[in-house]
Amino acid sequence: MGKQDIQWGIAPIGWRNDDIPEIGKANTLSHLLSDIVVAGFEGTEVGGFFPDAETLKKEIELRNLKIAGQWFSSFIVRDGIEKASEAFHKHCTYLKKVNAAVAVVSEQTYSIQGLAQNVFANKPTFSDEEWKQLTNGLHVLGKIANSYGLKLVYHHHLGTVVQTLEEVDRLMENTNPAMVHLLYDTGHIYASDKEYMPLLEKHIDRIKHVHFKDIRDNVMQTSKENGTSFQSAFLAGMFTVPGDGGIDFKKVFDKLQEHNYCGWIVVEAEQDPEIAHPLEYAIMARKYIDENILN
Ligand SMILES: O=C1C[C@@H](O)[C@H](O)[C@@H](O)C1=O
Ligand SMILES: [Co+2]
Repeated sequence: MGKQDIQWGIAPIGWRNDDIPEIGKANTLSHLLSDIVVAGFEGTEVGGFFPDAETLKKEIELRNLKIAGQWFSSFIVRDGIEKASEAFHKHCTYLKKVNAAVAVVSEQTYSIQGLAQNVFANKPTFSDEEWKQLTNGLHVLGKIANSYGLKLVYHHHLGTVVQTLEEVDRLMENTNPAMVHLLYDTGHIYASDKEYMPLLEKHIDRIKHVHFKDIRDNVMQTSKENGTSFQSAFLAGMFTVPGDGGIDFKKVFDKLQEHNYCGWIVVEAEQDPEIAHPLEYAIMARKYIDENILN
């Protein structure tokens, strides 16, 4: 398989942030989708502010864009798999209507990503019993995703119970590859473990969706020293688009290519749109991809 088997998208998060809906709320869906076309991307992921499936389908078809997937916060341990499954059926129904490829899942029980807590020092953990609940529950959600023609891709994330490579190892060891796949987010694993290649190399067989998120090392260092929350860290500019930070995306891409990765690579860099102009950064990302990764 070649570079043509990869679709390049950019997430809405640079324009409007689901974790802090106030941020960028003046940016409409039309504005976002037209910017994505101008920047030269093929698609995006569903944002929390997106409309019903029929309206979205019309807007993306008018612009010849595609939908890669959407984030789903699961609370399997807090609420039980029955409640999580009910919500996930709704999620997958919507994604099927817009012809998405993946359902992004992140277990949010005990998560501190949305709290004013030091995200680098206070990450939550699960007991052995809770790990069992999580992995059993993900098999149920994975079967649901499969029944809609979607892949469940698990998002390791700062401030959650699956953040570090060690925790991703445990998740992968205890889940069935036919039901639970992995989303590889370069920025999250780099901010967590100070390295991003081991996770890619170790679990590349399970990786079916990719977020290209760069890190400004100086801001990450300051955020760690100050013990800031996840939201304060990204508002301070810890995340940025590929080519603007410290991650070697050519090395990442070459590994994916070597392994015949086939699927979406979505640029995703939550920043304050008042500080980091979303279209300017989208164009910067596209230019970096074309000139440094694809040529
Ligand atoms: O994929 C993601 C979705 C966002 O809501 C999340 O907070 C962000 O960090 C991310 O990587
Ligand atoms: Co991500």
